Amino acid sequence: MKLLEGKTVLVTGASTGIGRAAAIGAAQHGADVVINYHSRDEDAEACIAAIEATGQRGLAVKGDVAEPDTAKDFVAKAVEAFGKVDVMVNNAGICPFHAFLDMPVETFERTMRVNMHGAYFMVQAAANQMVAQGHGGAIVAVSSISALVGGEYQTHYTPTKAGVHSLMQSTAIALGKYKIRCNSLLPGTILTEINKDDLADDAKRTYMESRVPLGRLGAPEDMVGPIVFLASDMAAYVTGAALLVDGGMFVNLQ
Ligand SMILES: NC(=O)C1=CN([C@@H]2O[C@H](COP(=O)(O)OP(=O)(O)OC[C@H]3O[C@@H](n4cnc5c(N)ncnc54)[C@H](OP(=O)(O)O)[C@@H]3O)[C@@H](O)[C@H]2O)C=CC1
Ligand SMILES: C[C@H](O)[C@@H]1OC(=O)[C@H](O)[C@@H]1O
Repeated sequence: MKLLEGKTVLVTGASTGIGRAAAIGAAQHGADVVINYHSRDEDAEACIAAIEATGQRGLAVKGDVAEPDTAKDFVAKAVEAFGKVDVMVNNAGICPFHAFLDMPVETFERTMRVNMHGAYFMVQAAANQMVAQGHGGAIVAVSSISALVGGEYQTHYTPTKAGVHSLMQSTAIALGKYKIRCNSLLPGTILTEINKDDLADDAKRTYMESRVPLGRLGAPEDMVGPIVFLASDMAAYVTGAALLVDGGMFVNLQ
């Protein structure tokens, strides 16, 4: 069953990882897909090729989500190409691991701007377009298990993930009257570019794997079903919710 037939889906940060998997997964479910990315031109082109291989239309728009105008440009180009915006998956994010006591101001500020400001402006731009269209929509923000728990080298990152989750709760209220649903996905530890260096340390990777009752770290493809569900009409009465998809890591105290 195709859950996103006829919809236009926008995904930020879709040159690699979770965003890429979500974009291709949305196309497999019948959506035309517009992706944002920041630097990896070849990977973005490959993502569009994979979208088009499903028979759907795809478009890549390069831009830094930390800049407020990027969101307006992304939404405008999507409307120009495919006529409307039905779903926004706000996914772009960075996590430059660093200790707390000597956190460089630039690292802190860049992480806030990309993850938090970027989400705010993307969600706002998509919502304005959905309100103008008048037939509702769905926003899925990729938050994290890190919205709920901390990380020694993530003191600049975890607050952005809690912030993105909180943004979905408030926009669910602000946008409910327009039939726009807002939900967050909380992935556990998923093997992508964002943690390639961190998990290159065998001891750390083995420890992280041991925390997961299902016995393995996640793959980007593990996020597709939950994102497609939240984006689809199957979730018509789901808003302001958070879906934790972590193989059971969060509940594994002992
Ligand atoms: N992997 C994990 O364990 C978890 C990840 N997450 C979240 O998932 C999301 C995706 O991360 P993941 O797939 O793991 O990592 P990746 O590094 O594989 O993907 C990150 C994506 O974001 C894009 N991006 C980064 N900075 C910007 C920017 N300034 N403007 C636009 N796009 C940007 C990258 O584009 P490009 O490479 O072209 O610059 C890339 O497409 C993030 O929000 C992350 O916080 C949440 C929980 C767990
Ligand atoms: C990048 C990390 O490995 C990853 O990011 C998250 O949000 C998860 O909590 C993991 O720490």
